[in-house]
Amino acid sequence: MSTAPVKVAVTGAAGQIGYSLLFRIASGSLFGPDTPVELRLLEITPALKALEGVVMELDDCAFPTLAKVEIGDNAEKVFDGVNHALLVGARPRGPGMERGDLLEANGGIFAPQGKALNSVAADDIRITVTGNPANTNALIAMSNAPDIPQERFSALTRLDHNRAISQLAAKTGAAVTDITHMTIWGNHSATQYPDLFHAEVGGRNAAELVNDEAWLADTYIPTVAKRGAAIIDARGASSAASAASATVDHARDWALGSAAGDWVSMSVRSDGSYGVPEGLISSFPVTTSNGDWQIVQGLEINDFSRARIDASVKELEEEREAVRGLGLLG
Ligand SMILES: NC(=O)C1=CN([C@@H]2O[C@H](COP(=O)(O)OP(=O)(O)OC[C@H]3O[C@@H](n4cnc5c(N)ncnc54)[C@H](O)[C@@H]3O)[C@@H](O)[C@H]2O)C=CC1
Ligand SMILES: O=C([O-])CC(=O)C(=O)O
Repeated sequence: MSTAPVKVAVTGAAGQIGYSLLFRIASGSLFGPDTPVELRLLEITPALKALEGVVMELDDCAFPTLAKVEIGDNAEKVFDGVNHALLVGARPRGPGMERGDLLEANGGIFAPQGKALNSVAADDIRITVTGNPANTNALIAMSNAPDIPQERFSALTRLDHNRAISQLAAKTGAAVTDITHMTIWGNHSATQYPDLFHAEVGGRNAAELVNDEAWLADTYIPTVAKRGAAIIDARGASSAASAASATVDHARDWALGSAAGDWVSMSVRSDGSYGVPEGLISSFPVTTSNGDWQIVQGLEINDFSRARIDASVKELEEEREAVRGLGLLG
């Protein structure tokens, strides 16, 4: 096995997502079977005992790729020298809530964590925010970390991307592996826009193949965008294993590169592409290689897509104003 372990911080490690995510990372799903990982797990003080139990279970798996585990409730200690930070720790929503309703409860977590990463993380740090509302929490962390390049911050829309692929596969009878060029635009919220005008099924344009704008507008988009709420309704708790799996997909593709000839959806800092105001953390089609991402350029945006992208971006602007009002932007 190669070299020094990659140091991966996970916050909210004793929570639901953590219980799935830690075992995926430790078993090599993130960096492969030849790269050892060191887990740095952050929790609030009352959850540390539960986290000790999770660490006992990690030990009991005897994972060959797990070099070391450290836990704690002090962000500056836990984040010291980390290469990747997966910021999961935040309150989940309950039935009848929108993710934006969590801004006040959760936004306050991400300013101090951004500051701590700014002080002690490794120079090559890459940050993924899963805790909701993920895009605006990433914006808060980024704005409190002035020494970390802004392109190192991201928020998770890969779960939405995977849901969009799965729903399209079900509609067309294709395998998920036949579906490429899927894009989620905008916010990880009910306004997100899964775009079939550039997606392909077995190399054919998905919107043309489906050829049913009413299904697209009234069934497909709401099913994908409201899938989180459907899971809360069915399970009594928000999605956890699928969120952990998407977090692994996102961080793995960022670190190791996205598949040749395809792209993935990631929420990253806008450079103004596709009319999304510069500085917002919004979901785009991106390709990744060597730990960098690039927004795919030159896609034609029709009127149907434009209206939906604009609505989701407007919500991101409103969230930015709300957290500015709460004094959370550095
Ligand atoms: N972006 C996405 O696609 C998804 C995001 N989520 C979000 O992920 C977050 C976590 O979800 P679950 O694991 O189900 O929740 P959970 O409630 O089971 O776990 C959250 C954990 O975070 C911890 N925590 C709270 N404040 C913390 C802090 N300041 N530092 C470190 N840890 C802290 C809590 O003690 C708890 O153990 C929620 O905000 C949820 O809405 C969930 C699914 C998908
Ligand atoms: O819906 C929620 O609150 C949890 C979440 O973000 C998702 O499942 O997409």
